[in-house]
Amino acid sequence: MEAVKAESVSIYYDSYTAVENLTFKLEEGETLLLLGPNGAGKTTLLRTLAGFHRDYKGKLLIFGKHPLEARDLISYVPQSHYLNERVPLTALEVVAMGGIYKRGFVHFKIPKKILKSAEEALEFVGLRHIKNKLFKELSGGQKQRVLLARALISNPKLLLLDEPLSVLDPSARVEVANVLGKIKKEKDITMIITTHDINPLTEIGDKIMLLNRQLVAFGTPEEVLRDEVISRVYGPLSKAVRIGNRLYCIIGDVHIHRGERR
Ligand SMILES: Nc1ncnc2c1ncn2[C@@H]1O[C@H](COP(=O)(O)OP(=O)(O)OP(=O)(O)O)[C@@H](O)[C@H]1O
Repeated sequence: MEAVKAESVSIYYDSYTAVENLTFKLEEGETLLLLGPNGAGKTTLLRTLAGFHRDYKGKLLIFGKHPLEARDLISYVPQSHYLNERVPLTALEVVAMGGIYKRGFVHFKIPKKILKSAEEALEFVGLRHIKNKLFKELSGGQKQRVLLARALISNPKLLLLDEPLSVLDPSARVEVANVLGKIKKEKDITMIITTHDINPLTEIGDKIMLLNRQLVAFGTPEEVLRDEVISRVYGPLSKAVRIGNRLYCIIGDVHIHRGERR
């Protein structure tokens, strides 16, 4: 079954067109890596799929349903999680919140059943041992894994992840990428992951979309990670490199401005 179907979708902020005339399909169980420069419309697309942003034209279906009707099937992990870290929640409570809010009401006492599911979700991301630690005291990689556990507790069919690797150091990136790989392998979840750094994730990407307000390329890593495709967005210094049986992307978007000559 098609998990996501977009036909001629344009997304707006008032008169500004953030994404223009986008058409693509994603099959159930596939993982899509969504790549594009700053302002390309990645977050906008994710929020529209999640049903949070509604100003769009065209046809958008999530498992055959309008995004608003599909909300129970979707978990969305925003880029900067909007968790108020001044509230002293433990890792377990943060994960449990994912089970509570989905049901549309807030408990003061978390039901035992939800706490048990939260523990299982923490176990899945390898963090059961820190369940009673305060969320704000965790490392960046641990926080991101807790947020993944929170997104998993409601058993979504579509997981939308906005920059899950950003602001992490290289070892934490690998840590989080490994958990994403485990989700891909062990759970039947369709995923869309936006990222600036595609390299830790190329192994789990079935499809890659290169977006720059319009669709630049969509296909398998073999089809998209080619010099002539990525250089359309990232310039002539961009390269696709194969190491072993994996493709990596070197993005040549670093410009060193030398001082003017006198
Ligand atoms: N709430 C908003 N109101 C008006 N314009 C917006 C709003 N949010 C985003 N935009 C604009 O829409 C365009 C796409 O933004 P978006 O955040 O989707 O890009 P992105 O690819 O996720 O960028 P980044 O990689 O920097 O996160 C940008 O030009 C941005 O300024």
